[in-house]
Amino acid sequence: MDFMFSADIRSYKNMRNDELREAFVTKPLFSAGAINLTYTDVDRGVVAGIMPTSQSIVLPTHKELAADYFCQRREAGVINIGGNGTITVDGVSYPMANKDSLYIAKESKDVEFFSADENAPAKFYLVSYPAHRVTKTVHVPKEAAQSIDLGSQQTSNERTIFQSIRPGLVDSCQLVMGITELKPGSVWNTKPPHTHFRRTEIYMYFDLPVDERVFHLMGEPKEVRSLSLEPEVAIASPSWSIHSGVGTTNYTFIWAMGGENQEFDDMDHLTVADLK
Ligand SMILES: O=C[C@H](O)[C@@H](O)CC(=O)C(=O)O
Ligand SMILES: [Zn+2]
Repeated sequence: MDFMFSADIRSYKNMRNDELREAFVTKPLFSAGAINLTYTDVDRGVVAGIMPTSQSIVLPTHKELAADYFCQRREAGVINIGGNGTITVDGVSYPMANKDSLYIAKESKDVEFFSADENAPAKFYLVSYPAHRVTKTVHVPKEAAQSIDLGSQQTSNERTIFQSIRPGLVDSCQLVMGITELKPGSVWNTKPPHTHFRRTEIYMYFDLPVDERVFHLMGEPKEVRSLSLEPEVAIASPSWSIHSGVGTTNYTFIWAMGGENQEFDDMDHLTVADLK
């Protein structure tokens, strides 16, 4: 497991891009046959890319968690961005098609990831936060997510948000998670931007060619910084930071939030004109 120590609201303003990346951006998440975990001190989130091929992959614990098993005091959300796969949780098997979600409840002991076809492997993206009560593990197929259409072609931000792990669909402790897909020709996410002091958030951009980029915007609205992100890395956003971006093509991303409330619409709204 990698450990990512974030920068604070004062320090980030004086940091170079490579230093900002070290504080907020993970290494590439997916490698064949492996699980790559990163722990961030931003709300104690853990993100992982899990890419089983011919062999399954078990979700391990880690000495820094001081837990008998990963979910002893944690919940996790998983979204598959690859080929068909399966996740088993304490002997129960959940089929995971592309863009299906699985919420894994606190105290789930044995979690194992499988690809249906090693030549078209599943790619499981996982985000976990500490959890304080035991709820139910729930599979949410992409079609069952609550979808919201936002933006327009004229303003290059036409996109659909799929909320799969959210109150009403899944009873989680902190985690709220889903997918945003941009329409061809649209390149702006989270436009207009916002902050939400009650929650932090993690973005992971994917479904864009390897030589295209998303210029992710972070920081206080009055001191915005940009980082050029390649597909399939995750970036943590502290509560004081905007999290928005513009791509050199359209793309898809997974967002996940942890914090002290789960109200998606509890945002401090900004306009593009507020950004400096
Ligand atoms: O707090 C909510 C999150 O930042 C995202 O869901 C926003 C988003 O996907 C978008 O507007 O494109
Ligand atoms: Zn947000």
